[in-house]
Amino acid sequence: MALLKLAKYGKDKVRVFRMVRNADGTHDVAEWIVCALVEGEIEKAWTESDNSNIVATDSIKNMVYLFSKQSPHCLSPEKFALDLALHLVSHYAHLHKSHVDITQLKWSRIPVAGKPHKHSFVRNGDEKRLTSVSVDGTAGKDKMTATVTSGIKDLLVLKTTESSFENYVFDKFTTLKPVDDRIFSTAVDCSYTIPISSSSLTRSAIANLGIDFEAIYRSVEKTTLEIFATHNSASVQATLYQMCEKILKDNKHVGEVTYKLPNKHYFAVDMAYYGLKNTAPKDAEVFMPVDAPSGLIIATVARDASAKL
Ligand SMILES: O=c1[nH]c(=O)c2[nH]c(=O)[nH]c2[nH]1
Repeated sequence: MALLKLAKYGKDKVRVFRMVRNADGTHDVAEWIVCALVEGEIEKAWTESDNSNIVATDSIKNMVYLFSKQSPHCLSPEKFALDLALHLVSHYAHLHKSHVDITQLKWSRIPVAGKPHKHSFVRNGDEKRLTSVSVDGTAGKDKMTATVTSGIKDLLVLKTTESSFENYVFDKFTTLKPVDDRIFSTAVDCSYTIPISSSSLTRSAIANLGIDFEAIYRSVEKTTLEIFATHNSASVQATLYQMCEKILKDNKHVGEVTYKLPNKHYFAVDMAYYGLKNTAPKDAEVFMPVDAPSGLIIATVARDASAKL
């Protein structure tokens, strides 16, 4: 006998661009890629070819655009995702869980004569702001709970010194030479959880959660960049941990932080064949960036509940 263990569906890659005309003549913009999925009493569509409980993915796509037009949270990925996710579970009696993921593309105001322009923007980086919201109404529509995980992806950084890698395991498999000075480059993938304590969340409560998601994102981005730039790194591992510690210290609403940092290697090109010195750290000026393989360093750091203040 077969058992349907998991069933969820929805619309992925819904592209939406929202502009807001402010009273002072400035415009705000947000460009998002949205994925909205639902779970619930939907099994018979899979097992019995019965679509009678299926809200069409086309309708879900329509909801994304309608919410973008009407939600008071149309510029906040976390609040918008909460709004849509709570709507999906509260509006349909037979849907009990929803998942809304948003990828926000980077549009920044163009500086003109040193001032950010009112309505002109530039895509100045691959960096994406992410949020992933899940709503669970399994215990009842009046007892909906939510989880929020946000983050940064594809933030490319590089430093040309104050990075080393020494004193690691030397055995018969080792060919790597220790270096006290090297290039360090990574594409930051960071995610952080923001626990929502309410055990009965409603759409109207979103405005009063008392969590400044925008400020948390800016703090995480700033810490990532500043620690990367200033930490005299003994390893990717050590720098990653410093970032997590500071994020948890500065943001009381963040429960835990995960970084996935590829170590994007830049190898000094050997020019000895031409009588040029380019391999010792002090001589290295020309490097070969290597796409693959890369190191990959991952950690999740949470608050230590047992730690004394
Ligand atoms: O920062 C680093 N961590 C490692 O674990 C590692 N391994 C390696 O070959 N180079 C590096 N660099």
